[in-house]
Amino acid sequence: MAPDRPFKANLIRKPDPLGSQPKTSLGDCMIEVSQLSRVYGDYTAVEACSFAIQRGEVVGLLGHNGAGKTTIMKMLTGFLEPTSGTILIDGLALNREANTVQGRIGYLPENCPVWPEMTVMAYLEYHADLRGIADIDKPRAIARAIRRTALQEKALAPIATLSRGYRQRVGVAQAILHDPDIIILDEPTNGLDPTQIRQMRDLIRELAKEATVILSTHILQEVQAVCERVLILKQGKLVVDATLATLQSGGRLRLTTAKTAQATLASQLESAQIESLPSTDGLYHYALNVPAQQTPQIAQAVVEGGLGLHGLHFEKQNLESLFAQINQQPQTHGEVGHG
Ligand SMILES: Nc1ncnc2c1ncn2[C@@H]1O[C@H](COP(=O)(O)OP(=O)(O)OP(=O)(O)O)[C@@H](O)[C@H]1O
Repeated sequence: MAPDRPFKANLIRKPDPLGSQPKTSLGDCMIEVSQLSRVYGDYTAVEACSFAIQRGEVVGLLGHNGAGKTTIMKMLTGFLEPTSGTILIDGLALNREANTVQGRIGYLPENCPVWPEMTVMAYLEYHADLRGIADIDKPRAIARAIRRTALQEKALAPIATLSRGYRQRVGVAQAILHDPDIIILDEPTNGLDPTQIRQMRDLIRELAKEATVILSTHILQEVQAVCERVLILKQGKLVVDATLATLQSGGRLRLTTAKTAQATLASQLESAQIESLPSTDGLYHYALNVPAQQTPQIAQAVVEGGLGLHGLHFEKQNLESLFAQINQQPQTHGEVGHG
């Protein structure tokens, strides 16, 4: 079994602290993970996971406790060696170019250690040293991290006096000191109250404007609030890799009309595609099993038939029930649902 790497050793690196790498547009691959596995003793925590994340994406790693999220994040950040599989960051192999690659990643570990006796400023100065940020660049790097995490008022406060929400922000500030291209956040809202959660989500959205972001959570709403795409892990295996839009669509087309549309619909569709729903408001309601491309055709037929079009939309899938369903299903080896 490959050993965990020491925490500090992996933070010392990087000649170019203020990140001169240009942030480019969506569409090129930032992280490519292939057949990634990690075994602890005889327990397989992560098994043959493969996925690719594009530059600028905001991706949620979702799974119940123990699903393997932290293990994957530690491997992505180079803190833990995979048992097998490969990780490419912007085309560079993490195992061969660890220092270069780690210099482009910012990491908020779960329960980020923040030393209570230090002030926020002293803590960030310490991390700037660990990151190898040159003295001349340090004030600018620290000021920027403090500004981005809205910690200005607390910069000189001892960490011991901060709320959990502020401490998490200090953890994020240390993660972005070197202006990384990739920000990896392990359970960033864990233990925060609703206001603090809202503030952390706003902060993540801000960070996502300039970096590729991966966050882990066991709470579906977290993913819905900030992510475009979700990777769902179950017992160490990747069972879903899809955009939220794709997951939420896939419902039926709901049609509401003033007059009965039965005959018009029958002329366009098979009877098995049409379900007439009960009405409580004097209107006619239908659920149609049709692909999205057929929507204009249905709309046109209803309008031309003078049926009074009151509504036409796709039912949204309930992600909560989908997530619950995924976690109940017996697992099929190696199966990934793609969106
Ligand atoms: N160092 C370790 N030694 C042995 N087993 C471990 C170790 N680290 C994690 N595990 C086990 O591997 C599995 C995956 O753990 P991991 O922390 O990656 O899950 P997770 O999805 O992040 O869970 P949580 O949300 O609870 O943090 C768990 O069963 C955990 O007990």
